[in-house]
Amino acid sequence: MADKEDPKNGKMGKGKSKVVCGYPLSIFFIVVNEFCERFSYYGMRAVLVLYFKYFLRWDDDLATSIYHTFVALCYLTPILGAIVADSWLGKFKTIIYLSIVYAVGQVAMAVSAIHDITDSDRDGTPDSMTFHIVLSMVGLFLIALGTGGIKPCVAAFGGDQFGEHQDRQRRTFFSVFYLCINGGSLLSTIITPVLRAQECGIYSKQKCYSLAFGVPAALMVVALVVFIIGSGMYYKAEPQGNIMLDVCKCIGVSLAYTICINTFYITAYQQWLKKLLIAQIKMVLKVLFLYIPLPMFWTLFDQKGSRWTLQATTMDGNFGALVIQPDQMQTVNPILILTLVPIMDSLIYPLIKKCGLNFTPLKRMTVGMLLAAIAFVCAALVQIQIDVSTKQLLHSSPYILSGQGFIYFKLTIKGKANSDTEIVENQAITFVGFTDYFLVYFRFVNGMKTAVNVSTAAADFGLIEPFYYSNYSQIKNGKATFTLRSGSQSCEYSTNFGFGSSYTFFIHSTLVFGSNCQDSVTAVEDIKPNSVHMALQIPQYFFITAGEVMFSVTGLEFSYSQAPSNMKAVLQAGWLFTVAIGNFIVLIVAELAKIPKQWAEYVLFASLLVAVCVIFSIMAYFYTYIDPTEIEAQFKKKINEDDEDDKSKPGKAEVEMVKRDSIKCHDEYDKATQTKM
Ligand SMILES: CC(C)C[C@H](NC(=O)[C@@H](N)CC(C)C)C(=O)O
Repeated sequence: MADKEDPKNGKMGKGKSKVVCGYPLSIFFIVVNEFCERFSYYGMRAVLVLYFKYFLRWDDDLATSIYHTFVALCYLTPILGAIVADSWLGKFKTIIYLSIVYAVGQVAMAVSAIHDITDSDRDGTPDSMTFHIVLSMVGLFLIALGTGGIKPCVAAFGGDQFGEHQDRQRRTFFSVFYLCINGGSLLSTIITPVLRAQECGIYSKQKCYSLAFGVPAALMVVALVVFIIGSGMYYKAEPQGNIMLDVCKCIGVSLAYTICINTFYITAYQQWLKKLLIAQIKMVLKVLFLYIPLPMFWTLFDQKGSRWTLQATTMDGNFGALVIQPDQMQTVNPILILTLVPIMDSLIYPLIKKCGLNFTPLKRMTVGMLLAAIAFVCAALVQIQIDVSTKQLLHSSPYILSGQGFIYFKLTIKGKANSDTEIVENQAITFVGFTDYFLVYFRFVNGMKTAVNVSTAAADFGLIEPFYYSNYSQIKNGKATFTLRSGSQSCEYSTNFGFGSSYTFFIHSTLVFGSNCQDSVTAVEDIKPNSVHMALQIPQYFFITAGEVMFSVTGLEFSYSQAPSNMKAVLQAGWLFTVAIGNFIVLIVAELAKIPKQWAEYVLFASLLVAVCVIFSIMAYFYTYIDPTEIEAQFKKKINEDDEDDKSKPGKAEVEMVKRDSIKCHDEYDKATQTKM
């Protein structure tokens, strides 16, 4: 289809779309669709593990494995969607059909989370867990198929809306596209956990997972409707046959031609068709070859959600009025994307250009990788800080004296609460794994001759016999007021618990009930509160996000611009495939390289990425940027010329016959050579 003319920009957007400020109006529907779709995807993902754990009652290991398998599947299915789009249905229809599959999947998830469906005895818990498990697994499979399937198509379809001479506008489109991804995901990761925390139900009230999945489902329906509304304005490139089959045929026929070169007459027309397909395959293979080192970037990038979140659990999340949960730190990434993308596009890149530097896409991606490596060096430095603060504790407080002269405790403390903590000697307590960031541990030692009961407004911790101690109990961090009671007499003791801390409280023998008992209790820190502040993670988030902007936004556009017209979605899928491989590498490295020191693991990952980055920059040096549209136009011109000129111009049937005969010849050749052997 011919591009529309625009008075300002020469050739303008394709399709029937109006042009607003130099951009085809159709892309508005595409970016809104992306915003809603990403809201749907990330919103559902934000509560998924909790749904597994608390609704389906799976253990942590099973919940984590199924979660990662689902995420990996979401980045594998793009290949499927791309092949269907480029070879068969076209991008538009593929997006529509797979969005329906996606929305059905989301609805299935929402329904699977309604506990009342199988709660026949109305006690608040589902009676047939199998129903909920099967429905949610079917839902997740459909979602993975939908989200992955449409992902390469939507980006490439957006790119298709721009005319040949709209490189600048197309680049801006990919930046806006990325902003929408992050805007949608940011909003949903804030909203869906709030929805989940609500209580809902018909017969009994439970945590509202159905609402937390239902809203993303509704957003997916909105995404679909918005996309359909734009239908009349889009430029819809026709699918160009089964590309994969064409590639195989091309190789087969080429061989046959080579073998039977003297037997058959090949028209110039056919030659050019074949050469065009070969050129297109070469374009794709060159880019795919360049992608080989890229998964390493994603290996580091995706550790935000795992290693970095665990690191945050050993840090202090008190931001004054705001207390940040470790997993909430991840929202720093989309927030920074929303600020950095406009800054890069309107300030940094133009400034670099003004300085006369040619900051090509591959150079940007190389710098992006280096920034990600720097982020991991920052993470290592923060880790060293955390380790030092923990070590100080180990050396400074192995002994605890009651201060009142009769109770002596010897404690050996390893690690921090919420991670791997062990307190040996007088009584052993082991906290293994991340429990709840907000919970801290405490116990009381009773130095009085009478039994004392300890309670708070929310819980009763029981009676402690004279000269004895209680077991460790958990309490929310922050201020706590304990009531100490003996018979009808009581007094109150208040204290403050820092994140990740653990305390032993000694009740003095001199305590007098009825008066203020604040001075008659001594608090001893078994485990110091997390002293390294979570704000120290901001530099690492800054560098990884700056790296992402340079690497991922550029890579997205690069994958589109370097792909031949019939394989745009295929190359987008290739790009997303690097994300899937990156995720697998995280799993493998975490399993294989059991490095005892976390900071050393961060340094290892940073070094690996630098090494990969050097290889990538060498590969990039030898890469020649192409303009697929121009190359294809040249071929098509030749095809048309020869089609006109060739006196013995073959009809379609004739071409097919030549191909068939050539293959037959090839088979004959095979048979002949086999007989000889
Ligand atoms: C290819 C994807 C990894 C890119 C993109 N992700 C992001 O933009 C992240 N910054 C989002 C954040 C919420 C993790 C996506 O398409 O999801």
